[in-house]
Amino acid sequence: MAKESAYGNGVVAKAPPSPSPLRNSKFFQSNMRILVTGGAGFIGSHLVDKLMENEKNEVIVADNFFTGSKNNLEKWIGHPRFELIRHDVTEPLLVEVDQIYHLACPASPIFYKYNPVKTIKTNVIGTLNMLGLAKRVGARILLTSTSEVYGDPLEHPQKEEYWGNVNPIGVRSCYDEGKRVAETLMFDYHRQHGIEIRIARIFNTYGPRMNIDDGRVVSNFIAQALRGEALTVQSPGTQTRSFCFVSDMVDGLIRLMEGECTGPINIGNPGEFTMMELAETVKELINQKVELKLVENTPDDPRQRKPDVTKAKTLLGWEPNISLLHGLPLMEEDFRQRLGLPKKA
Ligand SMILES: NC(=O)c1ccc[n+]([C@@H]2O[C@H](COP(=O)([O-])OP(=O)(O)OC[C@H]3O[C@@H](n4cnc5c(N)ncnc54)[C@H](O)[C@@H]3O)[C@@H](O)[C@H]2O)c1
Ligand SMILES: O=c1ccn([C@@H]2O[C@H](COP(=O)(O)OP(=O)(O)O[C@H]3OC[C@@H](O)[C@H](O)[C@H]3O)[C@@H](O)[C@H]2O)c(=O)[nH]1
Repeated sequence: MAKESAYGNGVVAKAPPSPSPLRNSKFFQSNMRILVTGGAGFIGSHLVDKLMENEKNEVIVADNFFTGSKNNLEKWIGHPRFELIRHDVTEPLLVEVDQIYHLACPASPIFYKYNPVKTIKTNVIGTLNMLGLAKRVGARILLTSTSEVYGDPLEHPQKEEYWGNVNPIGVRSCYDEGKRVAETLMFDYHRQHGIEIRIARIFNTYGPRMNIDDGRVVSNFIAQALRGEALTVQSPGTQTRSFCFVSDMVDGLIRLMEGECTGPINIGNPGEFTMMELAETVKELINQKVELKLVENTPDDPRQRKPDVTKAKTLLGWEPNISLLHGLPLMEEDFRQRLGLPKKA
């Protein structure tokens, strides 16, 4: 039976496919078997921690460990409700699950540009494979899309209705166009096959467990300040980003999955900073002796970015709680530990 899409745009979508017998039996036990692709990465491993807190959840992580690590999931390895599979999402995966959080994709520009053809395959073929799986088993699937779908935005702050300003042939396209195709595939499977979809557009997220040499700005500045190196501000330094602490992000993703809103929906912290301001803040908090060094930027770097989170507030009852000034020291503590430095006095 056709039904109105939760997107509220008048689109008529097919009803979801019948749940598998497994899903029926799971329903009566109120249990959920949840697949997290990219679950060994930064956001994915925090999401797994939160999902595992609920004793009714079983969690399966599929990850190829390109930017993720088993260490991030150390405490769950061997747990009876947890499984870790080395798997590349560009290959089909046969598992029986009720929900799929599809995160697998390198997120730091340095890593997603390293092998751009692989990045676009991960976004396109990987998302097709996960949608195929969702269709086969009747699972609900959530895609972690990105604020990069807005490209170098000409509207500010960015609302979900904005279609973006993206260079289709630039060095960032493997990622931002890849995610745009992934969103298209999600909606086509929703309309054509009735798959239950959720799309989160994530804005810059930071927190403990980011790779120390990840290359993204917050981890770079914290590592540089702790090592007593100059903070590398890419020119002109007036470009802005809005930074969300990882626990707020995980809360938003779970609310989106559990709620009725298809999305796409922005999840991010609207607190906006120039990169120069971020560097000054990190210097002030961590090491006042370090210098700020202006270095060359990379092509197509978005000049401004700030989420409009009205939809997340009204449709998910979500808003971020942790400001940058509270989140940075939590990340500093984690980096000190991993770099073998003493705790802050
Ligand atoms: N952190 C952010 O600021 C941010 C912003 C917007 C969107 N996102 C999205 O959120 C998701 C997670 O980002 P993150 O910051 O945790 O990144 P991350 O690089 O730490 O994690 C990505 C994970 O995906 C895995 N992976 C990559 N390619 C894979 C493949 N082909 N098959 C299986 N696993 C694969 C990696 O090994 C890693 O564990 C990504 O989809 C990213 O695009 C993140
Ligand atoms: O050492 C650095 C690194 C980066 N930067 C600047 O900091 C800003 C943010 O850069 P990052 O590499 O952290 O991240 P970006 O905002 O470019 O991309 C990010 O946004 C959306 C997500 O989907 C991606 O996962 C994420 O990497 C850029 O303007 C960049 O030029 C510096 O000034 N110094």
